[in-house]
Amino acid sequence: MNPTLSELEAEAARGKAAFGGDAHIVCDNLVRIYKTEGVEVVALQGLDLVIEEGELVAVVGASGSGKSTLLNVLSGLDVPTAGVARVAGMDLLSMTPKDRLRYRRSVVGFIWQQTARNLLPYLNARENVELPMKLAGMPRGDRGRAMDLLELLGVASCADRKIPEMSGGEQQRVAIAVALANSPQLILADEPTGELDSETSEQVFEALRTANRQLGVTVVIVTHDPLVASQVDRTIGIRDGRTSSETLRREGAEGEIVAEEYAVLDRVGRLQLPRDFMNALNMERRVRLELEPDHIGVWPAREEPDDER
Ligand SMILES: Nc1ncnc2c1ncn2[C@@H]1O[C@H](COP(=O)(O)OP(=O)(O)OP(=O)(O)O)[C@@H](O)[C@H]1O
Repeated sequence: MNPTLSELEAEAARGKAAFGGDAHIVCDNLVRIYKTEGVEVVALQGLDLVIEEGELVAVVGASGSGKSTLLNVLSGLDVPTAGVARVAGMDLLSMTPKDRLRYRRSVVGFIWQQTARNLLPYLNARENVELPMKLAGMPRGDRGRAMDLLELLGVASCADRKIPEMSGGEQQRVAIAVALANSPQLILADEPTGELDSETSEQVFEALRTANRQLGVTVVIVTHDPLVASQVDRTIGIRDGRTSSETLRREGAEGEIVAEEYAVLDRVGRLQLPRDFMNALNMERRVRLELEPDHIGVWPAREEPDDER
């Protein structure tokens, strides 16, 4: 017997509730359309993403693929056009302005690429870290955490220095301490090492790893930096506003690091073939699929000259 409409609706609702479950970050069919002067740009086109609590994840992708848009949504700065975006059980689409403010002050911490955007130059490092605590109404006596954080991240010696008196790498590590000030559950970093040389980048990245390991905070880093991408457990590739690939790293039997790249399969069975694979075999518009016992074969379509006429 065919299912009734209400049975189909109930089934669809069950499927929706199941996606991502109670993961720390869940994006389900996320869409963000920008409208400027009558022109629409679809920056996120049905992006699915699940990140568990305590993960350290890198997000990579070509310029314009939607990485910053995703980070802006997750930080509560921007509201998506449609879909689901949930962090720590909070719904980022339906939040009230008051909840959004609370979310931005105490659930999520943000680190920008431009060091100047993260810190106030006329305050010293300790005062910079204390500022978000003050804004959140924390009593002065409880602000000792500022020094603890600077110590944890290896920049205690900068505590009394004003921002221009520090190196770029030190500034970014202080910025991580500022982002951690109110004990957020999630840290988002947009190209945090974009302006730094590789040695300094390594120190900043190590500081993010320390925050992740010692404080258990979930960390999402948007980056072009291959150094960062090679040191996290999971790298998520974004293409044309969708998650397209994932690289998982694990330790092999001999202690070596094994990286395996996967294409992301969405719930309706769509996946994005890597562009270079498609180019290598001249694949466009359609491909032929064949189901084998343990894999699916993908072939370029046969030449059918009459077909296009
Ligand atoms: N405020 C905006 N108004 C209009 N279009 C925008 C806006 N912000 C982003 N876009 C467009 O959305 C798309 C995704 O941009 P986004 O900045 O998220 O990409 P990205 O992957 O972070 O790129 P990059 O690595 O260069 O920072 C681009 O086509 C961009 O031009």
